Amino acid sequence: MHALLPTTTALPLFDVAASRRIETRALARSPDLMERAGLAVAKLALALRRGAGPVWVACGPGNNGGDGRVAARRLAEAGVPVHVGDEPPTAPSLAIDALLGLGLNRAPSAALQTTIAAMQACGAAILAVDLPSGLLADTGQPAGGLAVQADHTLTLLTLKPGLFTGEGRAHVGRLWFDDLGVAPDEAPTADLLGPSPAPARGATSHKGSHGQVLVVGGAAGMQGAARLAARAALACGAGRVYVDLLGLPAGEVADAGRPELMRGTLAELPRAVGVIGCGAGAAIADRLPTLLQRLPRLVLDADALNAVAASPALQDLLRARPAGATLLTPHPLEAARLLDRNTAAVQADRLAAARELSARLNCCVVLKGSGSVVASPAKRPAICASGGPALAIAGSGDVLAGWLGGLWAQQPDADAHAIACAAVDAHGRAGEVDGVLRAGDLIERLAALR
Ligand SMILES: NC(=O)C1=CN([C@@H]2O[C@H](COP(=O)(O)OP(=O)(O)OC[C@H]3O[C@@H](n4cnc5c(N)ncnc54)[C@H](OP(=O)(O)O)[C@@H]3O)[C@@H](O)[C@H]2O)[C@@H](O)CC1
Ligand SMILES: Nc1ncnc2c1ncn2[C@@H]1O[C@H](COP(=O)(O)OP(=O)(O)O)[C@@H](O)[C@H]1O
Repeated sequence: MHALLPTTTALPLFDVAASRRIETRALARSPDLMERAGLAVAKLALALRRGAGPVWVACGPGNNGGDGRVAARRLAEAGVPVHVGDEPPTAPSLAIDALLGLGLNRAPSAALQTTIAAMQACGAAILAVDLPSGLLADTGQPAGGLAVQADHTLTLLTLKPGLFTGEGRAHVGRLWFDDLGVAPDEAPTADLLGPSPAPARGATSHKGSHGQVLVVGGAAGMQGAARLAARAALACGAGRVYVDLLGLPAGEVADAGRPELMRGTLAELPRAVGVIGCGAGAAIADRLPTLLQRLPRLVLDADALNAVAASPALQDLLRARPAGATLLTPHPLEAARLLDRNTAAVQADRLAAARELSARLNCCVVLKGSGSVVASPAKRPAICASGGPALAIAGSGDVLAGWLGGLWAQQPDADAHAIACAAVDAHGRAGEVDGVLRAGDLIERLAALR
């Protein structure tokens, strides 16, 4: 058993169906899995309980409850006062939520809702067994809107996607993992992203070795977005970074605060990585056909995505591009426009939405938000475990778009999916601070962690 985040490597994720298959095969080999699960819960409970009061174990009707009952027995054997029941004891030293795990299949019943509310109000920290009760393991959504908000979650046997995306991170608290001694014996449903090494910079390399980025965006009044993207591409290590600012006469400087940045256009830079759409406004729609047909590698963000959503012709041009050559970075509302549905429908199953969009448009898709999802046609999707609310600020998406472009410029042989996985994880890690960041500071943190 160990604390899971931050991860030092990529890790496999398994949805409910895969977890059940792994569990069934493991049970045939070693029928004592529930004993191991309950023992792991008891050990963690011993470390987490505060004070001399009883440990409250709330057990549900299935095997999740079974894990809880084994844990209760083990704790009692260790001399700890234990209370098993639906109502709290006086002054509990810890509450163990063993109500519902993988078997959750509908909104928690009224009786379970009452127990969940009592747990939430009992004054002790909550340790959830496998999953916070009420949280759907595949999507990270509370079934029927209600799920335990745990302080700790000990997930068992497999890591599930819903612990990391959607509302998952708001419910799991600190995440612990025990594989119960079982090595997964099938391919994962998705990967949890780990850190990637920064692109190598050879001792004799020069700026021409590290590629070019062309940022197209920045309509009148929105130049900051394009400049943030350009600054991020520069900080990432791209050899040369140019901006085509739609709202600024050609003779004016690209960015008075960053003299390294240059003005440039598609005509002059046919091999650059395009970062298109940051602060671009509606005018980008007219530019997109040429950009989509000419630039070999493209990152589309913000207004470029809105233009694509509104135009079947642009969607056809996207589909016609080679596999691995285009990266889309929608937040949930932009994804909803591209999929012609509402944001809630996207958020209800983020993995499925990202996969569907990538398949429809033949692109790599980064569906942003807590637990960003990276999906590409014919590839296993990935979920980002890094990041947090300090990133919920204007401009952090522009920084991501620029970082993606900067990374891709330096790694011309990498496909969009590999670039997305590396950049999204780095962006999240740089955003892990208490309080809030400003987008400019985020760029500096990305550069420092590079
Ligand atoms: N087997 C082993 O050795 C191992 C097992 N492990 C553990 O088993 C857990 C999975 O156990 P599980 O399959 O029994 O499912 P579980 O989450 O207990 O729920 C099923 C029960 O809940 C009920 N129910 C569902 N939704 C409901 C709702 N909204 N409101 C009310 N009731 C609801 C459902 O009722 P039904 O739909 O049948 O009417 C059924 O009775 C897994 O998460 C892990 O903790 C691991 O430690 C590995 C070793
Ligand atoms: N609570 C959060 N947890 C993790 N990442 C977040 C959170 N809020 C925002 N982010 C990240 O911050 C970025 C915001 O992007 P976006 O919404 O496009 O902002 P903007 O358009 O202002 O630049 C995305 O990469 C998103 O994943």
